Amino acid sequence: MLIVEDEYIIANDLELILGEAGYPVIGVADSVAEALALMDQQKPDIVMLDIYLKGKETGIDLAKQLEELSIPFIYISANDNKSVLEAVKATQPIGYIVKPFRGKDILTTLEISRYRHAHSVEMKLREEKVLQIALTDALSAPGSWEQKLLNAAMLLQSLVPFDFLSIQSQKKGTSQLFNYYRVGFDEYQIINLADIHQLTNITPDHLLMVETGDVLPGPVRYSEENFLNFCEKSRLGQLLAKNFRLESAMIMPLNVGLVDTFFITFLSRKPDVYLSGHLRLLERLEQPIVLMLERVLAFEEVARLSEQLKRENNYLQEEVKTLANFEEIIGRSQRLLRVFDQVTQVANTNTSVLILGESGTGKELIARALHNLSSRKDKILVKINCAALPATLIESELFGHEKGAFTGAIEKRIGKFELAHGGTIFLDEIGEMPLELQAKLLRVLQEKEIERVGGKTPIKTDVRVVAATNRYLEKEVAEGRFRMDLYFRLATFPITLPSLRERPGDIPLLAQFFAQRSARKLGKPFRGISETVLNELINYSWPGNIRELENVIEQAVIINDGQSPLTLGRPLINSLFSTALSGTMSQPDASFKLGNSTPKDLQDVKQIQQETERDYILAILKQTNGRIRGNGGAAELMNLKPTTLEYRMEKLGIRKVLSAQPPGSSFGIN
Ligand SMILES: Nc1ncnc2c1ncn2[C@@H]1O[C@H](COP(=O)(O)OP(=O)(O)OP(=O)(O)O)[C@@H](O)[C@H]1O
Repeated sequence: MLIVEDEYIIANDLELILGEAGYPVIGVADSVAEALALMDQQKPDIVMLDIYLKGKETGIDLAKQLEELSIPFIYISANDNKSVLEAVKATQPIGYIVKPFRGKDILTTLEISRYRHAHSVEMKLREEKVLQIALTDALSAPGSWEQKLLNAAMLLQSLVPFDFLSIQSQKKGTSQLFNYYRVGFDEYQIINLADIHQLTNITPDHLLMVETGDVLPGPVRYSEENFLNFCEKSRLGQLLAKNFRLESAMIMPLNVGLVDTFFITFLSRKPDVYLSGHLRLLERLEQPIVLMLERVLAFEEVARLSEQLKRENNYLQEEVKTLANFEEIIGRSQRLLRVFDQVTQVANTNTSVLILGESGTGKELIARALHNLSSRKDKILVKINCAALPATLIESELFGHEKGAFTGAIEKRIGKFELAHGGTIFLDEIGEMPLELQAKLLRVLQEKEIERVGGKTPIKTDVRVVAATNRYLEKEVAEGRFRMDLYFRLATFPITLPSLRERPGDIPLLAQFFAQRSARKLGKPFRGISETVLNELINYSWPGNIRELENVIEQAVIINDGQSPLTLGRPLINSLFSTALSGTMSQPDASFKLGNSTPKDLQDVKQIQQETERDYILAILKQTNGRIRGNGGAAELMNLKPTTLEYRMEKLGIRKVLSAQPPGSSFGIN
């Protein structure tokens, strides 16, 4: 026992009473300084102390230090002033004896206080165990981190009081901040970072409680001058202190695994509320909380990865991944070899690439080759066709959306950019992208982060962009339909694919390749392609480029009997298939019917379509000698049901003209 009492007689009495009852007394001090000096020599189990002592410092000052050292103490005092008693209570003594006392009073109080103290330590340990279990349940429950952390904070409130709680999570340089303001006994208001940003104009990066990269050795508390220093360092601390009248803080750092750090900052309106007992409690809770967070984060990571795998798998099922290395890109023309050189040159960089070329020239194939030759080849290549989606959906398709971002957004959905993280995104038909979205895409390319529709925090992405178009983008820019800044950003490295008519030398190779592939697929023998057919293929102008050649050959293989060389299913008539859309790259000599004039409106386009279709059907009918049905009939050659063909003929005014001369019949137009 240590006695701290400045009245000699009382101190002496106490020493006698305690000594006789078998409590060894290590010393008697009449001031705080002397008590500290005695404690330096030997640590007492219990201190009995008076409030007013010799010197300036009081028993209450000493009590604070005893609390730090975890030494229990009992006051002996005659003081009954209300404010002094309040201050005494706040120091959490294990007992209080009123002067004058009898020997019996001392011994009974001592006995009961010691028993209750020992018991309360045990209780506390039990309480902490229960708290740990409750925290595990709260953190591993399903739901958002915002809610989970709030539930955990509510559990801590009874042991570590706070008026404001700020939790900052850091992972590889990115930070997230959750703020909770206590507004009622069990009621908290979530203070959104975006709201603070809007009110104060301070960017979220500057609104962190603890600077990124700061290392704290363990729980730290700040009060008085210390708190002011802390606020000076932390913009958010300063802001909260001022607006919520906060006066003290305690931060608990948690290093979870190798990459995650959490800083839990408790803030209170009372100046001296955080005691060393709180620090010790947080120290004891640190390990169990870290272990449990590790587990929760690991589960989340597994769930995230399996979700990613599921998404990739779905995607791959839609998009059967071709290997598309150069071996599969057929052609030996100089123009194509130049493209290969460009692809090899740029593949292993992160430069955006713009692939230009008419429809069907193999732009997608080149995009895949680019991806497969880059260091991103083990990650996913995500394709998005900007022309195939309604303008309203492209943004959500590209960047994803948060739940409730718009009508119909029942669930959170990640976009193609997030899906492609680490890989490549192929934006096909980029020329069709709405202007408003072009601005957003440009920002993504510059900032390398995306924002989900309805989302508040940007998400870092590492995606290489390859875009393609069959439009003259320069013309689109000149006419204000495509942003010039985006054009320059995308066109850092343009690759222009030659049209098939610009490399006729490749036609026999391609035809051979497609024919063999189709025959293999259909299980038919392939007897080659005759010279005449090859010449016909070479002389055709291929407005649909390789895709058209692929289709023509596939059709030829279907109708081939497997015994003789390939013949074409339909005659190749130049000029009938010219592209009727302006602004796209197409045959320079594209001539339209309609008196060779350019179509002016949709009506003209329709007319050209009808004339083209009519010519085509008539040509096939001529070839089949007017036969529509059965083997080798026009319907079979055109891969149509005979009734459909008859219906079309009727619509186009093609009717049978009976001829006097057999065989067969000829056709005329109504
Ligand atoms: N050099 C080539 N060798 C073999 N097949 C090719 C070659 N180029 C294109 N193809 C095939 O031609 C078809 C059309 O190619 P692709 O879809 O890549 O063209 P595109 O230019 O992207 O067309 P669009 O502009 O209409 O989207 C595909 O089936 C592709 O496999």
